[in-house]
Amino acid sequence: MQDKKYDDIDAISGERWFPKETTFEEDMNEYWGDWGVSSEVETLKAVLMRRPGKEVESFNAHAVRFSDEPLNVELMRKQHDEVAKIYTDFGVKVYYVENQREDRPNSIFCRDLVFMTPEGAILSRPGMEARRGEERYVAGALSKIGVPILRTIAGDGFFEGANAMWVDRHTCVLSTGSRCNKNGFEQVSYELKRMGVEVYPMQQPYSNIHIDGLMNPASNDMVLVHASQVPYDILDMLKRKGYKILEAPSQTEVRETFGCNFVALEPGNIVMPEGNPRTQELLERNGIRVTTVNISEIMKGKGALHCITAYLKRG
Ligand SMILES: NC(=[NH2+])NCCC[C@H](N)C(=O)O
Repeated sequence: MQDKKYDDIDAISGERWFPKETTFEEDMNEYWGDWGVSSEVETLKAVLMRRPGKEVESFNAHAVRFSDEPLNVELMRKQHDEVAKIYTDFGVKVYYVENQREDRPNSIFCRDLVFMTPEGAILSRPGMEARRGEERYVAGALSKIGVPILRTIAGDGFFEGANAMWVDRHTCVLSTGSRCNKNGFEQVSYELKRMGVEVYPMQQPYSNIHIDGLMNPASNDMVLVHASQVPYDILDMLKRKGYKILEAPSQTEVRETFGCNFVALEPGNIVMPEGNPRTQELLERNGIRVTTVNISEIMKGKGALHCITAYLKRG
């Protein structure tokens, strides 16, 4: 017997606002902007650079790993502007890191500070003490223009952007050495694997800090390499993927005048540092279009075109 009366209340309804089941990559354009890189050669659309500022006016060359030849700062700026002009003339949007620490001359080498992926930037944590902290200002520049930072290398990991080289959307070479330790490698690998990228580990030789001084694709089927310094397994993988291996003919050009350290504007069309005649001849003979630019002062920082150019959008 039930004599107690209950008011009848409508049941609480279920959820009506369901999640948007898209990926970050699919959302990029709508919420962040037209950013993303998964190639070293597809048409270059946007880059981040640091025009040499106060930080190059006085420093201890040895401590920051610069050459000890006197540096012509004004000429360095002019050369940097010439590189930027080649990019803008080609239709590339050039963004700048406007602020930087005054004790960090290497901060002009932006590639080392950011590695761009299809989902945004991995912010580096430089290996060398005299570079640590540069990345903070790069983070500011990226967030200002709306480039998502999907990871900042943390813990005891370190990694620099030129320790990574895209082969294609699903393949990347990652190198360990003095600028990328095991933990840094694992942090970057985690992000790449999550995005469906297969990572090919490479060890830097004791004499080199980054990949771009040793190996650099000039098109989707041609890669320039310093053969004695790149492991067999990496080149075997590239060959299986259809790359022709062009062996840099001159050690002097590779090591002293950065013959490998070029930037592709689009597949088969590159800008390279002036003063590498043998390398240039080899590339041209193989159908690569080569524009050269004099970056004598930038090279005194032991880096070249690829190092000063952080890609933000390709393809
Ligand atoms: N991606 C590059 N190759 N960067 C060269 C950087 C050179 C710079 N002096 C350093 O030691 O860090």
